Amino acid sequence: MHQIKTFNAIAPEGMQRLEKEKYDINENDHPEGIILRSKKLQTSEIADSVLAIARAGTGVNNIPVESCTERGIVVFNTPGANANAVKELVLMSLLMSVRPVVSGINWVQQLTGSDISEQAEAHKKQFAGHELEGKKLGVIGLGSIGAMVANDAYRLGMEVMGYDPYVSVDTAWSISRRVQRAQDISEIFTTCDFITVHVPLQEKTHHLIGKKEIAMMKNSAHLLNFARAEIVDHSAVLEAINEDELAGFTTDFADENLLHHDRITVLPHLGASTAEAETNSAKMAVRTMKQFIETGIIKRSVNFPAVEMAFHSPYRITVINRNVPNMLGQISAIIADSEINIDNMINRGREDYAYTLVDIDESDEDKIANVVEKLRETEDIIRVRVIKKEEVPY
Ligand SMILES: NC(=O)c1ccc[n+]([C@@H]2O[C@H](COP(=O)([O-])OP(=O)(O)OC[C@H]3O[C@@H](n4cnc5c(N)ncnc54)[C@H](O)[C@@H]3O)[C@@H](O)[C@H]2O)c1
Ligand SMILES: O=C(O)CC[C@@H](O)C(=O)O
Repeated sequence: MHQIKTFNAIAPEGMQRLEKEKYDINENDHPEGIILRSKKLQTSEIADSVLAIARAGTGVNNIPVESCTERGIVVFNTPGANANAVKELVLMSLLMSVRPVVSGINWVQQLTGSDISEQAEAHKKQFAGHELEGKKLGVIGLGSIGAMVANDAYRLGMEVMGYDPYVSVDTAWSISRRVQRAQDISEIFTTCDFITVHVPLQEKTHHLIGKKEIAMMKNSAHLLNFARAEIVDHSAVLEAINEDELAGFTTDFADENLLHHDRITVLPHLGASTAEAETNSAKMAVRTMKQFIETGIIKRSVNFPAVEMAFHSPYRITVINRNVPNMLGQISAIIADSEINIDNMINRGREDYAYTLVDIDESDEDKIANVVEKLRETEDIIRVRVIKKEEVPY
């Protein structure tokens, strides 16, 4: 039986793909795979049994990716699976930033008497707002979410400018040619009425928007953050709003310092909280994890290369090693010296690490165990696994 541990609520539509006959869920603390959402793994011990961690979501800043890589633990995420949910919440927040609908809804609820309709008509002007059409939106980060926000904001009649120096070719193709490209991030800060940020939290994006950047913005600008709390310096935002140097801030990340301010909207990390996004993310995370456990295939990993090979032999050996010269030579020599025939082999490197799948025409488990022992003793080899071909191949 394969052991899987989960943290947070992972949608059942995904979890039910792990067949009861093959998978135990949360049965012990020595899992092969961990599937999680926002649980912070930095403060938990990750057992040596763990081969892979799948984030049902995009951001992997809650996983110690670097130490996982060093230990040969493959980390997966589910790119794009929840992007539409976040996009819709961003569009709703943009609309809410110009139309005081929540205040209007709350106000009408407390009306009394038989002339509510007349009272509403008489006093509605206090809830008048503005329109998004014709205003300029700046989108920082044109990945799965940013690209969708940019395209749909354009369809709402906004002028849109995007900034992403690392945009992928696929995403670039999906962005309307009417979305202007900023050459420098300061073009966004100085010219936009609304600015929304959709970049991953990394060392270089920590406080990407701070005092200096806010000072460049129009006093009438509204800033939105649905990426990660740490990307925006909250104390700089508060100061600017209190000094009327920024009109408003919407964030998906709760912070006690931001509460009870009429120009700040704080949401409880709801970006990906739709049934559809949770299902999509769980299904993708489970599919990737299951495929890795059962075949060694890596797809959508954030720390190891994508490696795929049809599995037709009785056994497959998988090797994670440091990406140094002659590793492939050593791996094949050890297997050949044990008089095992290699059916098929694939190797891919990614930065300092590499991953190899070797399909062998051998079923003698003692012989295979002997090879695995030799591989494990080899310098620069981090992890070796043997997988027996199951009935239903991918
Ligand atoms: N609020 C939520 O519930 C929620 C849900 C999903 C994702 N997120 C957050 O949003 C982030 C983006 O999600 P995504 O699915 O669009 O990811 P993505 O990987 O598809 O896109 C991220 C984009 O940011 C760009 N980028 C990286 N550094 C940049 C920089 N310094 N300046 C400009 N662009 C930069 C990348 O090139 C990429 O195109 C995630 O990393 C996650 O932290 C939040
Ligand atoms: O799991 C969630 O609810 C949030 C996920 C989101 O922050 C992400 O990075 O994909």
